[in-house]
Amino acid sequence: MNDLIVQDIHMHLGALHVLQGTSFTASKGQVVALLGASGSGKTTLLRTIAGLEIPSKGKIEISGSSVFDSSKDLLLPPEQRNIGLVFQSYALWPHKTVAENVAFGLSIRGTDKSEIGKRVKEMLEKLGLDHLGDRYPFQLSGGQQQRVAICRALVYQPKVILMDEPLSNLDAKLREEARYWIRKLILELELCAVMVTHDQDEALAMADNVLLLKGGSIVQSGSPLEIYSNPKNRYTAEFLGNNNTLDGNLSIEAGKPTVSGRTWSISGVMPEGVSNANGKAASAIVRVEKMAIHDQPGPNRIAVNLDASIYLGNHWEYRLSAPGVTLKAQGSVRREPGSVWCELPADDVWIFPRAS
Ligand SMILES: Nc1ncnc2c1ncn2[C@@H]1O[C@H](COP(=O)(O)OP(=O)(O)OP(=O)(O)O)[C@@H](O)[C@H]1O
Repeated sequence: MNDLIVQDIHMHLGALHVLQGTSFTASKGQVVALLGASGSGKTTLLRTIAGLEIPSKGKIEISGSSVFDSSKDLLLPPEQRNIGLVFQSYALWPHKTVAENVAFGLSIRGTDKSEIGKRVKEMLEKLGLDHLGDRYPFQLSGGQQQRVAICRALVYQPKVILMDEPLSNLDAKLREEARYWIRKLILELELCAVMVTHDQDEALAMADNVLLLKGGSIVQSGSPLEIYSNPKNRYTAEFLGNNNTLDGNLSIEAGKPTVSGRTWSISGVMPEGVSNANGKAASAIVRVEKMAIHDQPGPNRIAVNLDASIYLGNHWEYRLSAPGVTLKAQGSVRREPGSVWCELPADDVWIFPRAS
């Protein structure tokens, strides 16, 4: 069963059509990441699921119950939606202790005092916070505050947890750890989680399903591997990863698409559903890590000048150029400047019509 069904959600803010018919489903033990550039509608979509924004059209079902249905004028408030919410700022009450922060939502729902004590203790223990119950938020590190915010969202035992940029206030090291333990916790508790992020590494590391949004629409969704390795459109190809783009003109011979510039020709694949005609402007896009540097010419190689090798700690980045072309590649050794050939493996080169 799907714990969350979001169907054809439209949202207008003034003249702006912020969500343009967004649909997806999620089930327990699954993390869905809403990924996209600033202003793509991620937070608005999350807030409509939480009941903090009212869509103009669509349906939302949480744990088998309808919480919003524009065709029936049905709209349940956030507290009746059986969801846990984690905000970017954590939004902890500064004048309440950790235990009181976690207990607050249960007490306003009229839960029995002894039951509150039991649930708060259990939750704090689960997240390794039991020794901090009497502290105030200002006496906690950022990572501890984040755990308290998650504890507070989970203490109601919701089936669905919604998180808005939950890691953005942590430093890089803590963020990496948090990606791992939050995902583990979600799977252990068999929750269904929806998370907003603009950080693609975070989305790829944490999610089972990534929804890439652009202008209030989902441009592609899929597993991290699928969306990274098999983009179906130019936007997805360019949004994810670190890429080289070569602009030229398309020729298709024996079904093999090739993009050519003044001094180079590169064959690749046109993703399913993409079409472009012979002679039209096209771009070849390839992930930087797929490029290889050679000392001789060969198939799908371009003669370039290696202008510089830049040391980046765990690898070297090579800056390459040819007339009208600049490229990047990576390797494990420093290379001297000079003439080289860079190979763009044909299976890893995606060909799309050139952006106008
Ligand atoms: N209260 C509002 N009134 C008018 N427009 C709004 C309002 N809130 C958001 N918007 C607009 O809606 C669009 C989507 O905003 P939203 O915050 O959902 O994007 P986002 O993808 O979460 O961006 P970010 O990553 O910057 O938080 C943006 O164009 C934004 O300017």
